[in-house]
Amino acid sequence: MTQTKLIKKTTLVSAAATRLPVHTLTFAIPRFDPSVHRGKSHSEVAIDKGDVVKMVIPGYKPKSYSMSALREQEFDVTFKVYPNGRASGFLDSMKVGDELESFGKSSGRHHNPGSFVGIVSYGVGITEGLPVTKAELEKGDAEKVVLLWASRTMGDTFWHEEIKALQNEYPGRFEMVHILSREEHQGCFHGHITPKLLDQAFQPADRGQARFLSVGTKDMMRITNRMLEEIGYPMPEHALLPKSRSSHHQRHGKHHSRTSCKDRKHHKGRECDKKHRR
Ligand SMILES: Cc1cc2nc3c(=O)[nH]c(=O)nc-3n(C[C@H](O)[C@H](O)[C@H](O)COP(=O)(O)OP(=O)(O)OC[C@H]3O[C@@H](n4cnc5c(N)ncnc54)[C@H](O)[C@@H]3O)c2cc1C
Repeated sequence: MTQTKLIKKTTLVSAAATRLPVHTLTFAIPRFDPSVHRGKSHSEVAIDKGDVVKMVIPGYKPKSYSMSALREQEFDVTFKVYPNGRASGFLDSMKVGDELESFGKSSGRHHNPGSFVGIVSYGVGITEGLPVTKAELEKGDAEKVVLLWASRTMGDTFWHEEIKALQNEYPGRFEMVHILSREEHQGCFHGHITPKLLDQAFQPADRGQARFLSVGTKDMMRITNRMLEEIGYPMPEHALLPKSRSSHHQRHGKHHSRTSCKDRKHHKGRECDKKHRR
């Protein structure tokens, strides 16, 4: 068991009648022994490739969370507390000094560089969106990185200082765009994300070089990909972090034939690539 100790809790958004609270939990990185522990070491979680940390909720199951920051000895998980949420409720109930099991997990995605990066974060999806934005700016492949954050109100947003710091560090290269569904606010779009809005927010100099990432529920990400396709960016060609071809096989642990594979979308009616056979 990789017991992970909570060392700090920070509230980013306080609970109010109209909004759900958001907290950051800071955990000490536990010792990792690959012969005993499952998953990957916390220190090897690649935030820039969308790797996650699995928090093993007692009496429930391992739940995915983006690592919002990784330092030498500790890591952060930033989460929204949902009403009656089993996992988020448990994390919220933890006190400094409490422990739970956790392990790192690879996203099975790879980096597809381009000179323009557009990232769409829905609500608490910013926990992956902002760290990936920061990593893209640090990598330097992208001449321009635009982060579009869809929230209900400005009061639901957080990490204002971190965003300001990136704007100061990368003037002209980094652009932050807010869209609010329940509030009109100066300098922000109002309403919901549409293909037209995406076209307005993302204006690459070279459309062929545009790469996109959306972070939200599966439905939101599927719909966003469809909207991007509608405005001329076919996926996964234009995905910033497309699924690696072999990740499906890695998940299953061994090769299987097309007839035994339940993931018909993966095989698309084709036999598996021979190089994945074991
Ligand atoms: C790859 C990945 C990364 C993730 N990273 C993060 C992260 O960094 N931070 C974070 O807070 N969450 C993250 N999540 C979501 C997280 O895993 C849980 O699903 C979330 O905490 C809710 O779980 P729960 O058990 O508390 O709620 P549940 O018990 O599953 O649901 C409780 C109630 O909340 C509602 N609810 C649950 N999830 C959502 C949602 N996303 N939007 C609106 N209503 C919802 C449900 O409909 C239900 O009414 C991530 C998920 C994935 C797949």
